[in-house]
Formats: sequence, C-alpha cells, structure tokens
Amino acid sequence: MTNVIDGNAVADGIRADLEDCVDTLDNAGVTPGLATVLVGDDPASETYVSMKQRDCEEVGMNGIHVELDGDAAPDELYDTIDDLNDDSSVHGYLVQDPVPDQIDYREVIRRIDPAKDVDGFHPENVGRLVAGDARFKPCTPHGVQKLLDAADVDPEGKDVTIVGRSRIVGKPLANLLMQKTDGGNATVTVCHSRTQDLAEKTRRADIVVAAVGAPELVDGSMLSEGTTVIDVGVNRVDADTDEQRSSSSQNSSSSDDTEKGYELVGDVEFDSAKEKASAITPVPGGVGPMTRAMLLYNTVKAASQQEDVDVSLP
Ligand SMILES: Nc1nc2c(c(=O)[nH]1)N[C@@H](CN(C=O)c1ccc(C(=O)N[C@@H](CCC(=O)O)C(=O)O)cc1)CN2
Repeated sequence: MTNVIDGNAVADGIRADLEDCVDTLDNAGVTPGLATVLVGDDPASETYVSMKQRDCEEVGMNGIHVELDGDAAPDELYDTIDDLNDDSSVHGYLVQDPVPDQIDYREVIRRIDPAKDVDGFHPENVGRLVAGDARFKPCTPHGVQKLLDAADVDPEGKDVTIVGRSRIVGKPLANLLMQKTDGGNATVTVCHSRTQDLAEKTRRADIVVAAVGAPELVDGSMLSEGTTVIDVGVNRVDADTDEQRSSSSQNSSSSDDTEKGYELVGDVEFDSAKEKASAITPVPGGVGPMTRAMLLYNTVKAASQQEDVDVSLP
C-alpha cells in the first residue's frame, strides 16, 4: 500500500507545538510578529499571503499585511522594507515572490535585515545554510525534511533526485539533504532544464523531489518501484469539465474547482506515480501546508532570538 503523506496533518502537529512556544513567549510579554508584503495582485500570491495571515491568527501571532500596487516604484518597496527593519514588533517578514518586473527581487532580499529574513533568502542566510550553520532553513525545503521524517523516510545513504534548481527550493534543499546531519547524509542529484535523460536520473533515485513548476512532468514511467515521491509543484491549470472529471484521478478536481475555473495539480502525475511509489505527497495537501507551517516556525525562532527568550522548537 502506498503511503499518501498528509501534509495538512503534519502541519497541524507542528502548529500545535508552535502554539506552546507562542505561550512561552507570551509569558515573557512577547507576541511574535510576522509581516507579509505583497506587491501587485497575482491571484496565487494573494491566496498564499492570506493563508499565512490566517495561520498567524490561529497560533496567536501578530500578523501584519502590507500591500503595494503592481506599478509601485522600487523605492516605495524599499521604504516599506526599511520600516519593517526598524519596527521591533515585527520579528520576521517576507516579500511574496514573484514581484512585478520593475522590481529586482535580489535587491529586495539584500535590503531585508537578515535577522528578520524568515524566508531564509538573504545572502548572509544562504551562506550560513551552505556552511551548515543555518539561522533560518528556507520554509519549503525544511517542510520537505519534516515530511520525510513524518513518513519515516531517512535520507541517509539514499539517492535523491531533485527536479528543479530554484533559489527557493532546489538549491537549498540539495544543500540540506547533503549535510552531515540528521535529515541529511543523502547523495543528491539536481536536475534542470538542460539535464539530459531526466527519466534515467529519476528512475535511479530512492527519493524524487519534483520542484520545477511544470504540471505533471514526472509520471510513473519515470519512477522505480518503492520510490518516495515529494511533489513541491502547486500549478493552477484549467478545471476539468464534468466528463473529464468522471474518468480522471482521485487526486484531481472537485466542483469547487470548476467554479474557480482552475484546479491545482503538482509536478507529478499522481495516479501513475502512486502505482510505483511507496510514499507520495498529494497536491493540494502535501508540501504547501508545510511551507506555511515552517514559516511560523522561523517566525517563532526569530522572536526567540531577538527577545532572548528560550523556546523548545519542534
Ligand atoms: N516569499 C516567498 N515567496 C514564495 C514562496 C516562499 O516560500 N516565500 N513560496 C512559493 C509559494 N508559497 C509560499 O509563499 C506557497 C505555496 C503553496 C502553499 C499552499 O498552502 N498550498 C496549498 C494550496 C493552496 C491553494 O488553494 O491555492 C496546498 O498545496 O495544499 C503555501 C505557500 C512561491 N513564492
């Protein structure tokens, strides 16, 4: 039987543990503060930041949301960043990616105070991660490690193939999985758009992580029996019609999707991959909720560091 790893349940457990940390901080007179900054009106980004704000409320953190117009000048965003850097009630913040073309996201990241960079994207934090001394593990890679742990899959000694070399997922995840620590010690292959014979690299892996943003790129024919499959992609595609849906996957659209006009699919073709996998994450309900849970984790860690209050992080 394939283990379909329930990301919502694992994230719920982490949030429950973080509530204890929030209580500890509260007893010391500290409310962890997380700010989200959204530039423009990308619908998926709007969904993610509102979920992040709702998560804050649920665990008793202070959520602050700042929205700028899609045509905002870079200086307007830099002023917002300066204000958040100076605001002691904000322990962590992020600028939702992507940003509109007139803004250089790398420059944005460089301006964020590294101590408040709960995404872990600032060059200082990237350097610390690579050096094996992470201040904040980036949320999605950290979430993937926690999901593997929850599914009792130890990467030690395993061949891991990561499909995708993004700054947010592929690169930091490769670094974390190869480190000489618990949750690491894997042999990691990173594939990308110029990789030749991708299927050969995925077939030889014990663990495949698909993080490329290409709907259903990885299917069962590209996997060996017993592989653990982690699907990071959250892609919005046109909703199936009723006729298509009646003959399609158990992990696909509902009538809600038809109303919204899109459905969410991963980078993995779920049904055929599930036939081969020993464990697999679904989309939605796999890695996405973990990304959000680990953002709360980093915010609690930031508050604990800045306010000098010890907490026992999960
Ligand atoms: N500043 C950042 N920008 C972006 C990040 C990031 O970590 N920091 N990651 C992605 C998007 N992302 C986080 O912001 C994200 C993606 C998906 C989910 C999620 O909960 N997905 C749900 C489905 C949600 C839906 O209904 O659409 C799921 O998979 O079950 C949360 C966060 C890019 N930008």
